[in-house]
Amino acid sequence: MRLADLADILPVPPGVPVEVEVTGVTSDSRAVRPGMIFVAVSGSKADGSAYAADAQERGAAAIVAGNGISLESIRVPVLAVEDPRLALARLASRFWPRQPQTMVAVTGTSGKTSVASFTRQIWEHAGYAAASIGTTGVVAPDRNEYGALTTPDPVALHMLLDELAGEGVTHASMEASSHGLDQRRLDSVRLAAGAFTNLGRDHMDYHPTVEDYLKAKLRLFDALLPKGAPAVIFADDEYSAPVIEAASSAGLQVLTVGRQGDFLCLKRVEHERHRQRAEVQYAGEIHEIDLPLAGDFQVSNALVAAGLAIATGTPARDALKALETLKGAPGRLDLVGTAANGAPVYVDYSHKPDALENVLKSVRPFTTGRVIVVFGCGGDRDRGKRPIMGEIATRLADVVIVTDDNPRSEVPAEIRAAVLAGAPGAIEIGDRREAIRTAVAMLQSGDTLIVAGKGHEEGQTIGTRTFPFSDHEEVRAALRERPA
Ligand SMILES: CC(=O)N[C@H]1[C@@H](OP(=O)(O)OP(=O)(O)OC[C@H]2O[C@@H](n3ccc(=O)[nH]c3=O)[C@H](O)[C@@H]2O)O[C@H](CO)[C@@H](O)[C@@H]1O[C@H](C)C(=O)N[C@@H](C)C(=O)N[C@H](CCC(=O)O)C(=O)O
Ligand SMILES: Nc1ncnc2c1ncn2[C@@H]1O[C@H](COP(=O)(O)OP(=O)(O)OP(=O)(O)O)[C@@H](O)[C@H]1O
Ligand SMILES: N[C@H](CCC[C@H](N)C(=O)O)C(=O)O
Ligand SMILES: [Mg+2]
Repeated sequence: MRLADLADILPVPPGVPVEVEVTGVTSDSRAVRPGMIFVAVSGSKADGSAYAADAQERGAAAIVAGNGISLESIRVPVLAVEDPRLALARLASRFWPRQPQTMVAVTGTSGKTSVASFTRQIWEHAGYAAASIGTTGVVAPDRNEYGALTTPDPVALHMLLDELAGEGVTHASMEASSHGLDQRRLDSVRLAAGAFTNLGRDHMDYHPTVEDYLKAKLRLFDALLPKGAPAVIFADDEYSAPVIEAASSAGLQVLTVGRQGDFLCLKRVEHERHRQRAEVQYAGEIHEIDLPLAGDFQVSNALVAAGLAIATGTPARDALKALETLKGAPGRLDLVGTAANGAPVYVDYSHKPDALENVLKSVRPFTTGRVIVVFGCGGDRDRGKRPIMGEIATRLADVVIVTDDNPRSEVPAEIRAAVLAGAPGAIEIGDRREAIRTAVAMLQSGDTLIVAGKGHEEGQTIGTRTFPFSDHEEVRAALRERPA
């Protein structure tokens, strides 16, 4: 590709040789290979323009930077753009141009991973070659891989989409995290539909206010989806109104789901411990659904996923039937085992207030004894949520064990102290393995144990090192060690 072929993205100033060959694009100077374009973005830790000289040294053919940034020592062409992150996304989609034909993105505070997984499963059930991309990685017919970010950065994302399309994947569901939306990671993805699950407190370390957080989420609807595209919105959430408003103003086709939904209306639901029986109305017809998942909130996620599949062409009957075969995403109210006295132990990924509240409330009706919860909060993340989660656990569980999550660079005891400030009666056991063993050992008949916060994760990050650690394995080991 020549620089001239990218003139619609990169305004080439007079004097710059437009015939120059370019071989790829990156925003990380350390990844520059000869002939690549380096895009200098301003990040949370550094300003990419500080690495322009490094990129040049490694053979960059051109540097893209924000308007007004002066790069005096640079000899290769410097191309100024208004929004370098947008340019990065657009360039990535040019170098890796193939994308599955039908792509959808789901945003919201909780339920994204579950909805992305369910949508893929519905498509698979209907016979499509489908993929899902998100917190638990990439799942596709030929792969099941771990990924570092929920919404990959544009270069990684477009490389992946190009490969998936090459592997014959026609349908892909993605999670749109607020970071991803804010950082333009999805701006060149050709989305056919979008969805919203709910909004609560999250990532307050990154977004200055809840309004900024909502604004980032709304970008999916007011900036990314093409006019006329379906927007599937969970209507029972208190924040659905601004999302519906943004979607309507952007000329999208608003499809609401839930008890207050018009597209898929939840008429009746009966919650059982390990399944949910629902009656859902679609186009005037009632469908009985036996959803084989624990957790009342999974009904909402299943409806959003079915809405996305139907809106993108899966026959409604097939989509709704497929709900009866769904498997939960790993680590989402995942039943790992049961003590000999019948007490169940779940691993769950609730690491934010609303999720913890939901999961504790959803097991209460099936618990004749005590609800026991083991959890902590991650370091280098929103500090404000710590006492809030402590308070929620104290209010909704009978036994609260506060332990470590991923302390990262913070002092673990200080994180626990912040959680304990909201949970004065809690037991403190820093070592997560020991906390899980203690909780499993206390299980009496009728109790339910939730090990919350790390879900599918397979490591624990302490300082800069990540040690192998799996809540699933620890629970299984603790159950084995329990005296019969
Ligand atoms: C806060 C945040 O979102 N950071 C992400 C972001 O980094 P950044 O733009 O802030 O980068 P920075 O470190 O300030 O550096 C600025 C620029 O200088 C460049 N640089 C830096 C050093 C160097 O030697 N050369 C060089 O060119 C960097 O590549 C970067 O382009 O872009 C990077 C590349 O895409 C990401 O790896 C990085 O994710 C960090 C590791 C991260 O932890 N992100 C989390 C918070 C995140 O994005 N989470 C969401 C939500 C999760 C969920 O709720 O499910 C997600 O989508 O995963
Ligand atoms: N619809 C929902 N409403 C409320 N809580 C939910 C909902 N769906 C899932 N949860 C809770 O949130 C946790 C994470 O679910 P999931 O991974 O599907 O969401 P997510 O939006 O992808 O979260 P993350 O941003 O952490 O990746 C679950 O383990 C459960 O505790
Ligand atoms: N994607 C989220 C996951 C948090 C999971 C929790 N276990 C923690 O480490 O805080 C983040 O990186 O903020
Ligand atoms: Mg997720």
